[in-house]
Amino acid sequence: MRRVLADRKAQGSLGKGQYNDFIQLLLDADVTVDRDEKVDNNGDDQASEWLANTTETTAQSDRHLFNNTNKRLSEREIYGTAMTFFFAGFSTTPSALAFCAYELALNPDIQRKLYDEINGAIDSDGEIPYDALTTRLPYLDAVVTESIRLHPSSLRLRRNAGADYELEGTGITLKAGEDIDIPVFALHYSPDYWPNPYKFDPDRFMPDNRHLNHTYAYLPFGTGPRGCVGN
Ligand code: HEM
Repeated sequence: MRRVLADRKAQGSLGKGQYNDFIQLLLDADVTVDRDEKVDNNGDDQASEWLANTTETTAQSDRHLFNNTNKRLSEREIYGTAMTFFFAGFSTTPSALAFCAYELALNPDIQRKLYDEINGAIDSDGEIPYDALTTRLPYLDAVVTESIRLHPSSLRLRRNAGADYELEGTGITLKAGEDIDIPVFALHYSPDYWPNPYKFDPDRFMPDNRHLNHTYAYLPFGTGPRGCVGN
């Protein structure tokens, strides 16, 4: 990963190799000399030493560490972020694509419809422009979205209550420190939210139908501030 970043950085300084991807965004972020440049050879920086000794809660520590408005990404943070994204996307994305291919193999009519849509999005130069993914390929989006409903990579999500919290109208109070499991798989297959839930039916996610779906009955990427960055 360090070599990839160094190569990409070198390409950038030569004025070539500008990519439309996340590594480019990270590299384009200003690099400043900050606490990360003071890392000693054991890999202990000031922040991790401070974190190890603090008695603050996680939320307080986050505020303490990240409330610096002048904060920019150092090289070490770019490396850490790139590694996080690499591992977070490493098994999830290939498995989503494999299940999508599997569903298309089982549903040749849907496969044909998708094939026709993709062919129609090809420009005269034989390319599909990047922005066509969001503007010209609604069925592709629906196929992938529906496939991830049937095959979510995370079967459940977990949150930990930071404070007592009453769930309005339910008579249930979550106690501080309690774990809350959110059953993604069960929600995705619930007939309460999805008519004929076992059917692979991309039409559920076509623009005209999306409003019929319950927002929190579809959680393959989680939700909220800690939801998936790759969503
Ligand atoms: C189909 C592909 C993917 C699926 C199904 C998926 C799913 C998820 C899920 C379920 C979570 C937990 C969210 C929550 O607890 O609310 C998550 C977190 C995360 N994902 Fe993904 N992910 C995918 C691809 C990616 C990719 C490509 C990246 C990197 C660019 C990525 C980066 C992350 C990160 C950084 C987190 C942690 C967010 C946080 O804790 O603040 N994911 N992902």
